[in-house]
Amino acid sequence: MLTSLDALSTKDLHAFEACWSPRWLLLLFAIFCSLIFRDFEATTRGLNAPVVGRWPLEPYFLTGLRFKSQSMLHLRDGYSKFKNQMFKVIRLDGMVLIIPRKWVEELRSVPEHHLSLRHLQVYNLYGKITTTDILLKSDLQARMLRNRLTPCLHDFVASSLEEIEDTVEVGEWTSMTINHNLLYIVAGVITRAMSGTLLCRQRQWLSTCIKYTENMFMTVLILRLFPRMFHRWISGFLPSSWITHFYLRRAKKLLVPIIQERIKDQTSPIAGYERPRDLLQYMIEGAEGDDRQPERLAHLQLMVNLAGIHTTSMAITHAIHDLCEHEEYYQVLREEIKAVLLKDGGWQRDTHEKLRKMDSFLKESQRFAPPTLLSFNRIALTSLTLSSGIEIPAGTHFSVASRDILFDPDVTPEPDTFDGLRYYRLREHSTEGYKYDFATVDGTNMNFGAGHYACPGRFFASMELKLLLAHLLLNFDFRFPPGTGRPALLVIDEFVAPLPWAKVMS
Ligand code: HEM
Repeated sequence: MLTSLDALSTKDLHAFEACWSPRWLLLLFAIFCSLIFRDFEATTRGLNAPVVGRWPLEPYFLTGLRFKSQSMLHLRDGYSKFKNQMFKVIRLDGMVLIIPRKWVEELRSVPEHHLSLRHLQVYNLYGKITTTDILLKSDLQARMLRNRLTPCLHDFVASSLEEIEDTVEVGEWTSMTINHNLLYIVAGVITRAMSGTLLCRQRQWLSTCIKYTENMFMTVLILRLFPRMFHRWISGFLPSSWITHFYLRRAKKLLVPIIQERIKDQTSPIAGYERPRDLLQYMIEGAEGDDRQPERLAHLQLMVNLAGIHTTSMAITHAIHDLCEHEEYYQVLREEIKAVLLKDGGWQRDTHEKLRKMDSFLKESQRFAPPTLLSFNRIALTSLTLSSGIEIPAGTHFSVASRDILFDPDVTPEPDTFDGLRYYRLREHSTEGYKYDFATVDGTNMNFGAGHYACPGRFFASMELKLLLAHLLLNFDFRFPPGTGRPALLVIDEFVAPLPWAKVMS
């Protein structure tokens, strides 16, 4: 016994020594040095703007580290002091320039080769490591979503409703982590419209889409802690990075045979062939050049799910939390649903558009809990000169403080009060009522972005959220478990999410 213990401790000692060999120590020292001496200003160089959130003499990397959990405070501080001019916040991976909202009008139509969302996404998401660099190779999925699926959105109402009715289990009063449950329901509804009926009830496909996104974001959040030059090396040790690649491979394995089958059906149709109606089909029909490769199409489909599933399931979770907190809206929304359904004789193709109070409630809920504190995220690919004479050098990363704008009393009266019918009343009293719709983006509400990149899935999201919330409200009563209240928001850097473990009773 003694011998084996001795042997074990000798082995451990060797392992320990190996860990602390000069090679490893040197590497740790290199990482530490590059953290401290990292060029934080590279992303906003040449722009003279105040830096917010930094304590006197504080090293940039410490401010960046604090931004991880205090981003809301840093941005609020910056916006309250400098809302009409630019300022900088320090994120651990570099500075971000926050531009005033008055610039958006001028910048929103600047062409893609000058101002790019996708280049910034790939840079921010470490595209080469997390496999999101596909976004630079093609925008087929966004174009088809915008130009083919959205114009015939009404065709997707019946199938989305069927998906919701079949998958939402009407049960008894139980306590559940609502976000997790809704994630799979939302993933099913989105999959049905994006890639068809073969996959929407396949648990393996749904978990592939969900886990790909979660592991991808986990990898990004971890890598942001380290300087870029070490990313490739560090990612080799990150389980979340291996898992991201695993789920991409699995997505291709599941989707490529379906794509091949569809291409075959399309090129040599047999009698009675009925063309599927979903985004995948539109992509197959609209693809040119390399985009026609089944593997490429599968990867791009995964990018749509990456953009759509978590954003939508978080929105519905927040809405339910808000309902639990402001119970008076149960009756308001239920009465509206029942009245609209009675008038239309059940769900018709455009019934969801008549749920104006619900639309307003969702928009107010999103104002309090958007998916990100920063929107209109762009990188200047060339140097730009604004009409005011201000020059934005090539390479600048900028965003707008979209949540703070919506908490500005000049934009939203009594901004700290949750008023679920705020946008409903504005809509009723305006000749341009559509400006207050959930899916409308403008110079003050940029939760879906702005300009020609504004979320192409927002009209689908709005429809899906209303169908799902109406179904839930007609079948469930949600409450927070006794002794608990609305869970705090989980904010890491600019990302906002409901607490994954928050429970509600239904
Ligand atoms: C509440 C739910 C959603 C929110 C809050 C949201 C938000 C956003 C935002 C902020 C952007 C960036 C726009 C910009 O910076 O100008 C975006 C882009 C995008 N969204 Fe959404 N989104 C939602 C749902 C969806 C859904 C359901 C889909 C797909 C069915 C989708 C597909 C996309 C795509 C493909 C892009 C990239 C656009 C491009 O590259 O041109 N989104 N979304």
